[in-house]
Amino acid sequence: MAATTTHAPSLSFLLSHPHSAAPQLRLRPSPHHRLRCATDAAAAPAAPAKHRRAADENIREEAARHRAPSNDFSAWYEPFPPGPDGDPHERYSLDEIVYRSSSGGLLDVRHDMDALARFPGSYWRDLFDSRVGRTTWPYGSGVWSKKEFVLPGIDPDHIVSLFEGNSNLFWAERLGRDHLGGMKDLWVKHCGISHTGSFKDLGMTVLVSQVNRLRRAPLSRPIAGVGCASTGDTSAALSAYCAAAGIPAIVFLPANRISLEQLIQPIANGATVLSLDTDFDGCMRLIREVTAELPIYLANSLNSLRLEGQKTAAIEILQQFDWEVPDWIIVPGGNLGNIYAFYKGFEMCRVLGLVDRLPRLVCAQAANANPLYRYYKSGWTQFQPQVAEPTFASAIQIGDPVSVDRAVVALKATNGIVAEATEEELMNAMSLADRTGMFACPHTGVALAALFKLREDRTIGPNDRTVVVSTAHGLKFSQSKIDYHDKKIEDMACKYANPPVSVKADFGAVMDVLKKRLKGKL
Ligand SMILES: Cc1ncc(COP(=O)(O)O)c(C=O)c1O
Ligand SMILES: N[C@@H](CCOP(=O)(O)O)C(=O)O
Repeated sequence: MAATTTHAPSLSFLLSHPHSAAPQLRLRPSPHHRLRCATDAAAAPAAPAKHRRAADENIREEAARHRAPSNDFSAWYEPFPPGPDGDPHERYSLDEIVYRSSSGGLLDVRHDMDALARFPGSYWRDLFDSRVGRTTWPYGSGVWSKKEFVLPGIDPDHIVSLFEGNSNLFWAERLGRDHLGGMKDLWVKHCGISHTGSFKDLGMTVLVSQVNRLRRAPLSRPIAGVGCASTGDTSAALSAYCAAAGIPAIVFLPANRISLEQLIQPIANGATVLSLDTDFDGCMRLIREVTAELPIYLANSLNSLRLEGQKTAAIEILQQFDWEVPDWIIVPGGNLGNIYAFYKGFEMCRVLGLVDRLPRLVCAQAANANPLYRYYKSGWTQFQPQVAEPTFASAIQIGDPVSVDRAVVALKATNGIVAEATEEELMNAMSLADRTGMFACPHTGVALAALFKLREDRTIGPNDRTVVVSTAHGLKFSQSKIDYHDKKIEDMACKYANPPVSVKADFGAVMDVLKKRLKGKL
């Protein structure tokens, strides 16, 4: 693939955007420009118009009928991290199939921040707020409600969306109050309460939409299918979105290392499922080789398109807090794309004046798969990939994370922290959260265990507004909970186990058990 080399001094990386220091100096858009954008946005920032669709029209057709002239916003790939200012930039259209820079490094999707900055932060806040909870195609999706910040150039008709995003921000009142030293402002962003049960839906809608665009006229690229290596969640999301679009999906899974619930998802969605006798890192190496050889598009987060969708979870959190910035965001990390996606979402909002600061990020890893934690502890001097050990947080059993460099940028820019959790700590944290009304997955347990530690050493204060990112639905990991509550885990006390009580079906026997259980409360 030939690289397009351009000089793009005004298209600098969003970190160094010229407007970032002085949002008050931004130009207000002309009324004409505003009208064009609001129309393209399908819903005006003020009161969205109420109307009925014609009976023979679906929402996609309705969106096509309302299509506005194309806007000025654009995005492309550039190497990550960007070179020093003034250096010639390598740059690729999003319509090219390219995952690595010419030097073999990562790529990143860059937006024309100058074009976006022609509108004040208040414009974007109002526009995004006006789209929440509606069924307008495609803006009813939590991802596509931020289309201008995600894939501005894609035709809505090419979008493959299952109305993902808009996930619950849960106030963890009892967990914070009773178990975390009276925390008042503890929240859990339930990214796992979603179509396929994990945050991967947010990125996959973007990636599969772009593939759909590439495959259809006029581009008509001969892409035979979309493939990924997975610890279970990426493959589930890929399979669902491909099935919705009628595109073949191919998934490489490490045999016996993912949950049954995760395994059945791509099978049910009709994907080609290869169960391989290796770990995730081995599957990742293979899918990269295969996608270099066959016309199969790579869907892992090495492909930076995914992160454009995932970053909307950060924007959504800001939106849910009425555009007030929380103090802390805690994210479990594996392949490390998501921690960068969160940073990117927050940073884009800061640079464009939607908010005025960044939260501090915490990346939480399982002690059995902790290459980033070790790197952090070395003062960022030495990154050492490892062979990750099995962990109940099986989706983050990753020893050679593809996005380690992205994670370092995110953490350094936010005065971030990396924490780790042992198996016992993560299972206890998950189970205690469950006792307060959640049904967390073990990965969320890793993030919660990090929170416990950071509260204990007072890094996080009782009044700090803190958001723990729940990355998957607990129902996808029921076996780990069964083992915990059965107290079947070797060398683990399973402190919060709550096994069922077997009782004879007899009134007296039942009463005896209840009296014992409710002693002092009856
Ligand atoms: C449930 C779950 N949580 C957390 C992660 C970590 O995300 P990332 O790989 O982007 O660090 C993954 C995947 O790796 C996951 O599937
Ligand atoms: N947890 C992931 C691991 C790989 O994910 P990716 O986001 O880097 O593609 C999974 O579910 O497969």
